Amino acid sequence: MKKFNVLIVEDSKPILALHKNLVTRAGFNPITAETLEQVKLLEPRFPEFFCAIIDYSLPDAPNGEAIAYLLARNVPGIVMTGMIDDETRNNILQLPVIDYITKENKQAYPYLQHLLEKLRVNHLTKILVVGESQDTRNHLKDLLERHNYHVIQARCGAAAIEELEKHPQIKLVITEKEMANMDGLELCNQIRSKYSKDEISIIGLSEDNNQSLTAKFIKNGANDFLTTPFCLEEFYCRVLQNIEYIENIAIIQRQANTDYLTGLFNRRYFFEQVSPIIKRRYIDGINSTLAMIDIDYFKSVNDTYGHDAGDVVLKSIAKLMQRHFSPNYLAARVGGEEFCIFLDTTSRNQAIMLLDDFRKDIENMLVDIGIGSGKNTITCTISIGITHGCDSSFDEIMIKADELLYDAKDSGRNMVIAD
Ligand SMILES: Nc1nc2c(ncn2[C@@H]2O[C@H](COP(=O)(O)OP(=O)(O)OP(=O)(O)O)[C@@H](O)[C@H]2O)c(=O)[nH]1
Repeated sequence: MKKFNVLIVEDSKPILALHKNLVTRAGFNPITAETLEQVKLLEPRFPEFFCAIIDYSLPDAPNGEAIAYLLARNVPGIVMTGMIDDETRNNILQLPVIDYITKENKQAYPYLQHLLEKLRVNHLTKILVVGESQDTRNHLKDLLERHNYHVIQARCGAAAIEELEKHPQIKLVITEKEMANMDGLELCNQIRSKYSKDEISIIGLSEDNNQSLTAKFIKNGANDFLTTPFCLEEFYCRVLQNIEYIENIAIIQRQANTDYLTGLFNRRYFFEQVSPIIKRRYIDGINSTLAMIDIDYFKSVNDTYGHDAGDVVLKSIAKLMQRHFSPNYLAARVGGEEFCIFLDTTSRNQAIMLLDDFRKDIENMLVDIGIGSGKNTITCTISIGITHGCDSSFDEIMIKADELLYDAKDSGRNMVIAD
């Protein structure tokens, strides 16, 4: 991954060391300056900086002068301060800084690292901003773009629904309540008729500080609500929290669907996905193809080289399977040394060709099991049963493929047999 430079402006050596460490851990390359004078010498390199972490008070810039200097030259800044009074804090927040962090807070350094990690990937996160006022939308866009989010705008509810269809990666919708044809509450309802709270978060916005509005928004499907004008820090915290909720759900779902050892889809996911497709193919009379794969004499790999070596073989086969079949076909580990591939409407002959190529590649693959100084690599083979048709239920298809697989085993292994 490309590394970006982060400028650290800090006069305390221990804090500088700490920042360098966490900037590196967040995947950036740290460049340091201890005074405003040194910052000025770096000016020719400013376009290289992803952002700057700026100490509010420096020996030659005691009142935030370094912040203004860098922001004026388009270097986005995260401000680090000691304990500050409300007036200074508000002055900092008036500036277009990414964030400000008080150093005395124990959470400051984990927070800074998390912020940097997020800033690096936020461009992949799409946020939809909905409202009739172009100025308000632009203001929200500006705030969100300071954190590198990819912002999409819609001027009414209907346009918002269209944008959601166009951009399935939108994780958060921020909507004004007051809109003419479809207000924010109705938009929440419409979004929820298509997308669950685990897929898209919604934050409602309104100038109206009537307390019942929060409950109204939430009852209509929003996750959160903010009264405008809002406190900038609260805005960023809520945006982050709502996006992280969606991301965490996606991680949990991915883990629940994935085989821990090989990274392939697991049996449950394969059954959940394929079973309804087979049902549809049965109703529509369209043929589909499913292959069942089993490693030959796998027990002897475990017995001879150990269980860890067996695991390496499983992972190597899975890797090759992903390369051969993803993303067009659904490949899964459905048992200990058993795999399935659903090739849907692929023709029988095409499926036999694809699976036989795969079988040959496995036969020729040298698996490095990393044992001792002598023989490090071993080879293995697989047997495959393929069933093709449209007149069976999912369970019957699985049984058929299994029977064909065992025909391949009985006929000598390392072969493909189709019905
Ligand atoms: N290393 C490892 N072994 C596993 C795992 N899951 C199942 N196995 C092993 O897979 C082997 C399956 O053996 P058998 O069912 O006897 O089949 P086989 O030795 O492959 O023989 P054939 O299928 O008849 O060619 C057993 O030794 C299991 O312990 C796993 O996650 N890791």
